[in-house]
Amino acid sequence: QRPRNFPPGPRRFPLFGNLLQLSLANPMKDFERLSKQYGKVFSFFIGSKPAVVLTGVESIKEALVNKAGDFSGRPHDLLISHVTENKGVIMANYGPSWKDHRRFALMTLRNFGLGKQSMEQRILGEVSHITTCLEKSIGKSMSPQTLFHKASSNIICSILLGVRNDYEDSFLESIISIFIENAKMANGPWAMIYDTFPMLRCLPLPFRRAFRNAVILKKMANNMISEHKKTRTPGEPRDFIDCYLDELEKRGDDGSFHESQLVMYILDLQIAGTETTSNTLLTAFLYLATHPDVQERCQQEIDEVLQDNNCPSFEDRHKMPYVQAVIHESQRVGDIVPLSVFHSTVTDTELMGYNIPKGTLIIPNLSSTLSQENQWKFPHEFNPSNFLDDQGQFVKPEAFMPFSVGPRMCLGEGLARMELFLILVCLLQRFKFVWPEDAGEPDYTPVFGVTMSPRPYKMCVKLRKK
Ligand code: HEM
Repeated sequence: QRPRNFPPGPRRFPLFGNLLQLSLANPMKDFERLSKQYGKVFSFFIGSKPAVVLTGVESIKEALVNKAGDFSGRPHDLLISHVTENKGVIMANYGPSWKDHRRFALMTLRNFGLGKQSMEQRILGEVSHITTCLEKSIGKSMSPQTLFHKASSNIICSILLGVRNDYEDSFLESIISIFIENAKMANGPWAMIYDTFPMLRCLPLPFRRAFRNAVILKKMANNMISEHKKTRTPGEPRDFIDCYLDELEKRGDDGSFHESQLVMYILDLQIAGTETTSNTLLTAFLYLATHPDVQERCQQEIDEVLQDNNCPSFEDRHKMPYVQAVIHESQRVGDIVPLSVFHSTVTDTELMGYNIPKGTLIIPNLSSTLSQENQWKFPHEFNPSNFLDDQGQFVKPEAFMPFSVGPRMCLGEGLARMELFLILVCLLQRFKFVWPEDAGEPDYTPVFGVTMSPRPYKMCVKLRKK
């Protein structure tokens, strides 16, 4: 039985809930079908657990912004909550410890915006490595996938841990493959099975890999923390870990800051900051290589603003409305985090006339807003005009919410924006990217996961300028 006045949805079957009515590999089409049948706010069951899916701008804003206090919790009984132990920040309960940690991260990331080791400098430093790597591929076709993953990982690592790894480093490769595996597993078929059948959880099924991966990552983070403790000078932080250790000393043992929190915090930021940005870049370059007119217009704007081949700064974005539109359009069609991170209700509440009890799993379908028909000029095609007004100025429609909305919205939006802009501008300034003649028709359908990724592809690299 659904609770009284609960959002409608398909009939629930014993034991399985609605599991057999959904595609476990990619439920997005099913969610679209169910929202057409039952409305913008509908429910389904994962085993005996009710879940509510929010579709479209109106219901997502109503829950995550207007009723943020009720809808900003995180679920406790899912694979991802168990793997992260609800520590760190992404899966942390909506309470004082989460608030303290979130504020600390935002402040620390903002402080890195200043000084000579600023975020901008760190990103531009990494761009020079990407450029060197691409120069080796001039005249050839190459797969940008691992390159962008490694670059994004290095940027976040340099902020968190003060280190970067060579692109040839096998350690970097293995860490990234763990991130990818856990991100794909977190809302894939095995996670659904784990979440639906608690009695299967102790069996040696593939979802155990997510826990084994977490152990490897935690060991790595612990080693980094020990290393920092040996080499740090209190009060003179070099990176995020040093900042946290300073804060820990200042607060003592009685606060919410703790070394075990730091371990998961490092992993949270690394995982959240790697695949998201790199998959957005992959989407952008897939469309740029297959839309030469769009690429040329970006290059024209970049050349006009950065005369004499100067290095861009993040401030230059205000003078590049078309490039901004292309980046945002890539985020829109890339739909990188389609179902956000799941929320849960922290109290009995009400949404659009329905009752929703405390502890209900809430799935904000961000994907639905990014192609919502009454919100976009061209909802179903790649077209930068979606972000340009009649005067060619950059505008951001309300339905653009790839970072989600409300108090739990992405904490790394500022960093991601800076990375996307600086990397894209520097690469388009120097190189031309061409879809290889023998590559056939491009396949734009992404691979589903917590983060969506474009299918692996190759592009030809040509030099524009010395
Ligand atoms: C294009 C890149 C990115 C996209 C599309 C993206 C998207 C998202 C989304 C949809 C959420 C869930 C928000 C919610 O629960 O309502 C989220 C949360 C989060 N993101 Fe990002 N993200 C990106 C880059 C980053 C980066 C670079 C970092 C690292 C600094 C980061 C750190 C986080 C954290 C820590 C959270 C959890 C926030 C909380 O629970 O309070 N993200 N992100």
